Amino acid sequence: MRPTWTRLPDLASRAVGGSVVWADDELFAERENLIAHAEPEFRPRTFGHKGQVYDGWETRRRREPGDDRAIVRLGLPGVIRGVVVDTAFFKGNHPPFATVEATRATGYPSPAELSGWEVVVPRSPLGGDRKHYFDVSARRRHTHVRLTIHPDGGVARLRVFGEPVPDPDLLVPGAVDLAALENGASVTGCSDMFFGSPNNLIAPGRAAVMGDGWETARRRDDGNDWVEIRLAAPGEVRLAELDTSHFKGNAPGWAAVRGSDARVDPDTWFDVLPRTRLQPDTRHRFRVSGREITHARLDIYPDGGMARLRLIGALTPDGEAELVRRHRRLSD
Ligand SMILES: NC(=O)NC(NC(N)=O)C(=O)[O-]
Repeated sequence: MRPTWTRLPDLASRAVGGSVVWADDELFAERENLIAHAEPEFRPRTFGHKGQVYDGWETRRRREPGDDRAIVRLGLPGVIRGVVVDTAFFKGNHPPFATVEATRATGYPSPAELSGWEVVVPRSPLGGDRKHYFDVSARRRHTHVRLTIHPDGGVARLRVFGEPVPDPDLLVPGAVDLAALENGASVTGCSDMFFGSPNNLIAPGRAAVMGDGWETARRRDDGNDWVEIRLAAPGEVRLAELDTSHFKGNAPGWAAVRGSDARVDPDTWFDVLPRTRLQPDTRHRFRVSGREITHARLDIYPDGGMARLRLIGALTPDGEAELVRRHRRLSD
């Protein structure tokens, strides 16, 4: 019988925005497979450059003491109720033991900056080619989990079931995305669109792959890339979302958002979000307290790609009236 907590959402799944942000080794099979939504598959006698292809995370055979580790940032931070370590198809190369730890971080730390790990599944024996169900009795919200395999081997999936606990600071009541294409915003200029159109930045929904985002060529000068957006209508931004999902080796190092009010002076730009460090493959959300703006400019430093930019806020009464007038004028 599967434990009842398997009916809860998988907080780690890629389907809800989880990311395997780090692993000490992934020679045989890529760490990203650990949180794939689909059940693992196997095709026998499929050999790539490094060996048999597995649908999981697989490290090389250790020739020195130590253990292998992977860190997952939960797509939905929350209270963990149970963990599944699935060694599907790993037989003869599964790890004999695993430990799972969890921690809670604020902001967007790099994997090396994470600390305060607590054991949620103590070192436990694993068998090959099977699902292992571990009850977890956590009493607080976690944002990251760390899987340690003792000493090495392959794990097909890590599923982290629990109850999501959102950060209320990131919930903006009654707000709209002032920068969304579907709300009438548009791109008015950009420095470069070599690999991907800036229209993608403000497209509906989440990006499914890297190609769904805006991406510039590698810069070989001292400048930086940027995009300018005319908002759907004048408004005050309360939350800026800068989503680098899928950009792992080519996310910008930093970004800034500036705003201008073309009704007053189109050439005066002020900070909405000052220059801020970014992480790869991360949906960053920052509370900002905005002035009224009609245009926004995203600067990325120095170059790279971004999946989405969302500028969530409130239309001004003027902004609302402008949208109504435009709709009427163009619907008659
Ligand atoms: N036949 C294997 O699976 N061998 C090795 N693994 C891969 N992926 O080839 C190994 O040593 O664990």
